[in-house]
Amino acid sequence: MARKPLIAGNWKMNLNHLEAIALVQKIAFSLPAKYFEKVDVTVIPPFTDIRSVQTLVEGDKLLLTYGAQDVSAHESGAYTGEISGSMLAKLGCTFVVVGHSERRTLHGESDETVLAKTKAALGCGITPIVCIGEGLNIREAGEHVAYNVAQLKASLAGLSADEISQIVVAYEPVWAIGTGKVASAADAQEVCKAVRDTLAELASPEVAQAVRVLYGGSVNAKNAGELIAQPDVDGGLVGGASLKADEFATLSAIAAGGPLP
Ligand SMILES: O=C(CO)COP(=O)(O)O
Repeated sequence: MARKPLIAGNWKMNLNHLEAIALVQKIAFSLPAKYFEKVDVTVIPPFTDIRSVQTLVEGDKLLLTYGAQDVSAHESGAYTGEISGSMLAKLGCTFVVVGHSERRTLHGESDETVLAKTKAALGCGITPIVCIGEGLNIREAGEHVAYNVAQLKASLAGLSADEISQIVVAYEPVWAIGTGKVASAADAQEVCKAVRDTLAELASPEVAQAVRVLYGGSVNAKNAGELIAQPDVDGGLVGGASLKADEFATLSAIAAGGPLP
């Protein structure tokens, strides 16, 4: 089955809601409707921007989608500072990132937490983008494939094949995030293939063929073509380059197979 590429722009803690509107308008202006037949494009702004992005996307009938960077594992209640899946669903979020390495590292999120958040997203009809990735020490020890497979299995433990069919996986080697050190296309393919093989084991070969596996870590308009050309790399989770309208639009056009805007 041909998988439609997905380009997801993780803005991290950048841009207020006014800046968000300006950026989304510029991206949408650069990407006419024909591109969206061949690529799904989504922006993942901070929580405080999402309502403004929703109003713009719905009002102008834009074809790009949007999502959130995190979701609570809980449905509602005394969880100060947290945002629930149903709140995000009400805001029209298509995607939510779960288990980003910055949350795993800076907020101590375990695989169990990531699993609980993945379930919370699925329960609200939002597609979780489940992130995995190894640190430099594991890469240097040559244990990256086993490490990522174990992290993926623990982050999806107990999900049904149907649930697994509704997720996106993002492989983001920690040493490549924000460092300008992109994984080689062969490195990205090696782990993304191992992810797909693991999905086949956990769910079924059919589900594994349908689930999109993204690469993330210093993706830009120059390296995106080679990365996405890999058979098991179905798009990118883009950080820094997603904050520049021209570059993000170009990246999306590359994933759509061109022409460049
Ligand atoms: O963490 C990332 C996306 O989630 C990658 O960030 P950069 O593209 O800035 O390396």
